Amino acid sequence: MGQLVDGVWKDEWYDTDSTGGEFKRDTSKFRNWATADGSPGPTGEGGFKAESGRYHLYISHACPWAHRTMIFRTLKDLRGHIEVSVVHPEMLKDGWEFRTDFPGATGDRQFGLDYLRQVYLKAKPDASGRVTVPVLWDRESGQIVSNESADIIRMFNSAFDGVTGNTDDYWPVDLRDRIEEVNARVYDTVNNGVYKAGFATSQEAYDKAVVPLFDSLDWIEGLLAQDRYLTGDRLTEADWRLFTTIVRFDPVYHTHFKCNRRRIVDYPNLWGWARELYQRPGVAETVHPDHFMRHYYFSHDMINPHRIIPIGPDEDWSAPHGRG
Ligand SMILES: N[C@@H](CCC(=O)N[C@@H](CS)C(=O)NCC(=O)O)C(=O)O
Repeated sequence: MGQLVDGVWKDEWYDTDSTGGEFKRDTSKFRNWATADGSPGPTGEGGFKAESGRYHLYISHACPWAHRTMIFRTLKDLRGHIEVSVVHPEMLKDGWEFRTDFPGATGDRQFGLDYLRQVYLKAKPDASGRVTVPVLWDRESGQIVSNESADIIRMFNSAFDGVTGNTDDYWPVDLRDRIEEVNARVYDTVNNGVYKAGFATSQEAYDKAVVPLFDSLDWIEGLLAQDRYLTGDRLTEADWRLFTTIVRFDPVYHTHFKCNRRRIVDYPNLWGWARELYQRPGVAETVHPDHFMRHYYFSHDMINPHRIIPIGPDEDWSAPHGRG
């Protein structure tokens, strides 16, 4: 695992020495938007018109951020319009690789490259920073549109509606303020919170992450006792952004990242909500426990030096959810 520095790959783990053992996530560097007419989005350059077959998505089935984009690709009927390449679940000294010796790892379907970093370098030969998934690639201009999942799901939510005819809306105008409020807490303490707990290299940094994480799960359990979804009676992006962390929680984060005060199955409302989302059409096919078990337990040998992949909990995601 490493990063690019002025176009050169350096094999180095996250630097937590300079931050008292705390994991600090980098901000994403490519922030353009695909839009219905190609006009610029909220950030970056314009010129990325939503068109069938024009864009290619690089993802890992292990990664919760990339998983969001795969869910939106399914929900918004984009499967026939945006092709996907899936990296190998092991992320080792070369970062994400396009090896195909794992079921579901497709290789690079566009260029036949060996490493994801080569895709970044194609877009920007002097790129610096972490080489992360997801990446939305524009085949027409040969550029990376975006490597920020939060933006990509909003593009998928509406930009391609004219292409697909699917106008389902997971970011409705009247709920946006509430969605942002929920997202902010969920991102900091849950989505990123599990990483902050798991990658901490001091007791203080771990404590500082794990306590707010479980406070937030209690808060969410309360919200879901009142309402069917996080922001009321409509399913929104706030739910999907939380879901990809929750589906990895018991098998991975509870053990590997030491988030073990409770399991998701111990929260009746949260567990029912999670099963409902899992059982929505097409969603289960986006969930790949073999990839996430292999990725986390095998790649992070500083956390799990013998790389033993645990058996994982026996949980029935297809049981009736009772949320109707
Ligand atoms: N803010 C980014 C974060 C993406 C991210 O951190 N992806 C992880 C995989 S779960 C990654 O590719 N990490 C590689 C690295 O940090 O070197 C997003 O949401 O799109």
